[in-house]
Amino acid sequence: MDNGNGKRTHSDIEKAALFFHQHPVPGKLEIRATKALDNQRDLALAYSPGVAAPCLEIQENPEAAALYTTRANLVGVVSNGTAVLGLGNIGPLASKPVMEGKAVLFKKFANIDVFDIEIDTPEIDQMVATIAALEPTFGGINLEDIKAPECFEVEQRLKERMNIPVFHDDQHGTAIIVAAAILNGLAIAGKTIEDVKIVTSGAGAAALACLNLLVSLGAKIENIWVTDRFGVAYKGRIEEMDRWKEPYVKDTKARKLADVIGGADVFLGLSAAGVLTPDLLKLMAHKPLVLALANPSPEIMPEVARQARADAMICTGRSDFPNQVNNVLCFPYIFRGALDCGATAINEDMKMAAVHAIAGLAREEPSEVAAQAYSGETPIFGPEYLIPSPFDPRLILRIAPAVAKAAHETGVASRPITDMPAYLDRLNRFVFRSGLVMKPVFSAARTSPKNRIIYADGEDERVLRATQVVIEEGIAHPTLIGRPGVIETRLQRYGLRIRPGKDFDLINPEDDPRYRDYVELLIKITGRRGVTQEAARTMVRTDNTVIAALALQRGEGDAMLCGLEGRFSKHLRNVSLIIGSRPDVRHRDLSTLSMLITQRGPLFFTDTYATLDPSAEEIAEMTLLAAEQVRRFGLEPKAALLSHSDFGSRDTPSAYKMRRAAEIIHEIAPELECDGEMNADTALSPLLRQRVYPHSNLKDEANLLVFPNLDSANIAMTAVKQIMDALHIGPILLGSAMPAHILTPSVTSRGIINMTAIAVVEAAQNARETAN
Ligand SMILES: NC(=O)C1=CN([C@@H]2O[C@H](COP(=O)(O)OP(=O)(O)OC[C@H]3O[C@@H](n4cnc5c(N)ncnc54)[C@H](OP(=O)(O)O)[C@@H]3O)[C@@H](O)[C@H]2O)C=CC1
Ligand SMILES: CC(=O)C(=O)O
Ligand SMILES: [Mg+2]
Repeated sequence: MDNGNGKRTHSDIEKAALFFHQHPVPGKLEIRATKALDNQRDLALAYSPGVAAPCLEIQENPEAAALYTTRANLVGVVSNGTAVLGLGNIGPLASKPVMEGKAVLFKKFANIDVFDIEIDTPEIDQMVATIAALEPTFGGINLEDIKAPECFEVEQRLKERMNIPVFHDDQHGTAIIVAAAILNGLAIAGKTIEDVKIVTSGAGAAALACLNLLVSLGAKIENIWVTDRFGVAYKGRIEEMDRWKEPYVKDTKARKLADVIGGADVFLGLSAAGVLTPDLLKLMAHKPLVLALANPSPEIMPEVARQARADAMICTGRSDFPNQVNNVLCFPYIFRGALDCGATAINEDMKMAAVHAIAGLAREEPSEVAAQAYSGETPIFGPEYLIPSPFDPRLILRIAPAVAKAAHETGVASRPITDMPAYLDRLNRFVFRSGLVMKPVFSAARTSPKNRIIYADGEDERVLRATQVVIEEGIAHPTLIGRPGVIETRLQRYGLRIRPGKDFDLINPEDDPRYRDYVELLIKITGRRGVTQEAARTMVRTDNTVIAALALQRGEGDAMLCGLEGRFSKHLRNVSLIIGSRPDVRHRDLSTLSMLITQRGPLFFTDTYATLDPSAEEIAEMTLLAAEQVRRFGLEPKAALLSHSDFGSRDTPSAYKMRRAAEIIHEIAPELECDGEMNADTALSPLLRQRVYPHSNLKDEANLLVFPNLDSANIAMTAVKQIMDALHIGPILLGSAMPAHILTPSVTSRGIINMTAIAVVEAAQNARETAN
């Protein structure tokens, strides 16, 4: 944003994005070695002389590159920066954050490695020569944000020259997802593609590729009207015409969008903000399908469109509205399928397979997997759910195999997939590991009917920043405990827009009309547990965790978070005293669960913060409570009771304790995949376990690690977190009567947001379970 003096000022989201890109290290990517280079021998294998062996194998047989190098899983995301998002020709260097972003999406959603390549030339010949020369490096090329019409020729010439897939994402990724949305939208409207009138705003890379694909799906050219900044593409027009627009040119007197939109069934906007006015929308046919896909601001905002036409089905490119039509739904998965079968191209059949896989996924009967993916809020195919959400973990499971199959059937798969069930199994394992575990929690939080969260540390900067995000993202309705003057000053200092009363509620610990009620409730709860009236008054006056817990008990919120300052044990004492444990929890001491999101996927640790030296019975109970919590993330718990002893290798008291805990669990919850006692490496390696104890009822890698005492749990969790640079989510308090979580002084604002989502989802789940 320019402030008029030639200097850029930044909005909150821009500031956050700049910080995000700068810290903890600049950029969004790094390269990691997949082989250890620990000693002389490793060095001899990885480099000279050993490396000569794979070199010579590849020289003899180029296909062997897929066995000995990363090539088969490496995509080049290539741009010259001439049409970056909706930002225009900002140049190759400035496009680098976008290309790094695409790389991260490839990795996150499909485990594909990417080198981003920014080339400093607008020239077609130079682009083609440079990219073609990179063929030995890559298994595929994803062209990105290259301006039309140059992009058409660059892609065409590269496809002819290269023997690996070349795919212009802005054209074909967009076309595939648009086609899926249109097929589904028309099915709901009871229309057929052969009969519908389609009008575009935009005649660039994305719009023309969409039209070409729609035509191959049956749309009639005579029913398609193309418009851009110069209006209708009509016969005789001279401005901005090229041979790629030519097929859609009409011999007509119509000149403007307004002249052609009447009676249109589909509006396809791939142009700029605000082009489709409510008046124009009113002219469209019944049940119109509006794809307003310009980013970041669509051709018409959904609420405006809905006001003008209640019967309209509306899609945008954005994640904050239903029906997000964005090419991220396609490119990671189409490349996954193509790379896995060694495809030499991405052809029309493979694209069509992707269209039908995406369209079909939205129409699938609600399944258990879908329920898990959307945390109980299974979406039902309809006007608000024409296509899957980008975070639907089933996308990779449907698109990649369909694409690989089409590649095989059309003869472009150099390594066809012969064992499809085994391939699906591999993709499934990736989904489990991919760390998408928090996404469904956030989706569920947005629709949680129990979303009032109380923050005990309402004056803390991290809480204030989290509060703004939580409100903006519709995750929860916060109540902050803190002095109004201090909160107001800090909100202004940090440049946060939210205000008490308007956006969130306040409890003033120094002067709140509810003070007496809180004291009375505390006396009622603790009267028989040695808390005098004077002590109760002091507690309410001096301890915000006490106030938060009392407010929660009084129904002034659905969940609470505390613990940003002071000792965990003190907060735990107060939460235990006031909130207490669930009626079905036998042991008085509450326990905790920490989740680490690592490169290998989510890993749970218990008890990391609460109970110093739990008994075998307590360990059994915390394991069951932790398993229940793991299931709430949509994951099947696989619990390992850890020890220095490996299936009876030692007979020490702590080994015996864990063995006994395993026996108790087997008795009361035989269905739970759980075993012990065992070493941590045995827990995490099925191969190792097979050697030590082949009869274990724990299959695969354990995802829930249960420790014999607080020392081992906390040390292991913090060590793994630091060594693996993992994200800590938690601690999640287990077994409390109401959702109350005690965070740690090192928690970040992002950590508070994560725990907020977990707490409000838990509140809704508790309410559902109570109602049943
Ligand atoms: N949701 C998604 O997944 C995707 C969305 N997009 C969005 O689509 C838009 C176009 O992208 P792309 O095709 O790659 O870019 P191009 O530069 O290739 O094409 C842009 C097209 O939009 C037209 N246009 C621009 N402004 C207006 C206007 N005010 N009224 C009518 N037409 C206009 C241009 O016309 P002219 O040639 O006359 O200037 C041109 O035809 C961008 O906003 C982009 O963010 C793109 C890809 C994917
Ligand atoms: C989504 C995308 O690729 C674009 O807007 O360019
Ligand atoms: Mg793009």
